[in-house]
Amino acid sequence: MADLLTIADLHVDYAGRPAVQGVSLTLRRGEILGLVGESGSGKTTLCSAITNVLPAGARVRAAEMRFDGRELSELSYEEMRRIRASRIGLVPQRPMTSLSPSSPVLRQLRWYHDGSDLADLLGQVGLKAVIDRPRDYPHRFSGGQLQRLLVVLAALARKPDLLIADEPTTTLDATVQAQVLRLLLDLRDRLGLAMLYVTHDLAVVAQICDRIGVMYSGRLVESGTVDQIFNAPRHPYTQALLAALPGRTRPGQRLGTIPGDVHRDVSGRAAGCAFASRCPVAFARCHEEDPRPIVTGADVVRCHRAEEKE
Ligand SMILES: Nc1ncnc2c1ncn2[C@@H]1O[C@H](COP(=O)(O)OP(=O)(O)OP(=O)(O)O)[C@@H](O)[C@H]1O
Repeated sequence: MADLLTIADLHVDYAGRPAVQGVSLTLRRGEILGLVGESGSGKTTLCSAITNVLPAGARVRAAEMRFDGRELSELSYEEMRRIRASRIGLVPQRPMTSLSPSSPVLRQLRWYHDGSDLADLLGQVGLKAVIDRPRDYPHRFSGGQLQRLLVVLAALARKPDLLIADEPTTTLDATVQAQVLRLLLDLRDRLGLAMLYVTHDLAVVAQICDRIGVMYSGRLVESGTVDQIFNAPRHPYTQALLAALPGRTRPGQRLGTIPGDVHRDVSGRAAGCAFASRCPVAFARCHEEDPRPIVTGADVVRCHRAEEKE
């Protein structure tokens, strides 16, 4: 599989306060990368930096941000807008913020996709009701139907190469969540889409992702295949997260909580490993020096202990 997205040493600050620090990752065509990490670890900021939709006041710098062979930082605003509109699809978290309440769902859908295959597509994902009820407004459909509709829209309206889904199933019950996940996998298989899937839910990650990236305090502290991360995690934070899961992954299983507070590196100075104060195996160097990323193939780990074992 060819690389679709390559990010090297990405930093994002909000008014001088670091939110993403030195993240490097690669996403291949057709691959689903799950991004996990506790609240505030920088997952949404990373996705927003890729699509260039950061709020005013955010500052981005990166050694490389390459999408399908083109360096994103070299594109004009208009070129970036075109890529975002046509090649990168975003699945929003809440359907009601994305659909107009004052227009029938079918009409809105036809704004984006008016092909003769529409009825067929909707039928395939259990949304024939949208065709059968052409005059029904969004409030007449269930949250699950609307969420599936938005996934279809994001993926089909413009046939993107990359789909970014930021917690698209958080508000859904388990049955609808399973439908949305099946739909995403089906779209990946049919269209060869790559996906960046942000979630707190490790069961989802185990179900649909090929690889996992674990974020902690703005850093990508570890990435690897699902099998590597679940069965041989190298970073003590990943190990702690998995150890804190009672009975491992059940549907709806959120990330485990681990003792201590997230280290806040507000100054942006290298002040040791961000996880050192909570880490059960930290040693002197961990409090003094931020570990550098150790890259193996497409994967990375940022930990002095892991470095010692290399
Ligand atoms: N618009 C903003 N202005 C200033 N700081 C922000 C802004 N958005 C996010 N941050 C800060 O950046 C850091 C990373 O936040 P981000 O939302 O990317 O994390 P996250 O992992 O996506 O969290 P969650 O899982 O809760 O969505 C946090 O410290 C957050 O407070």
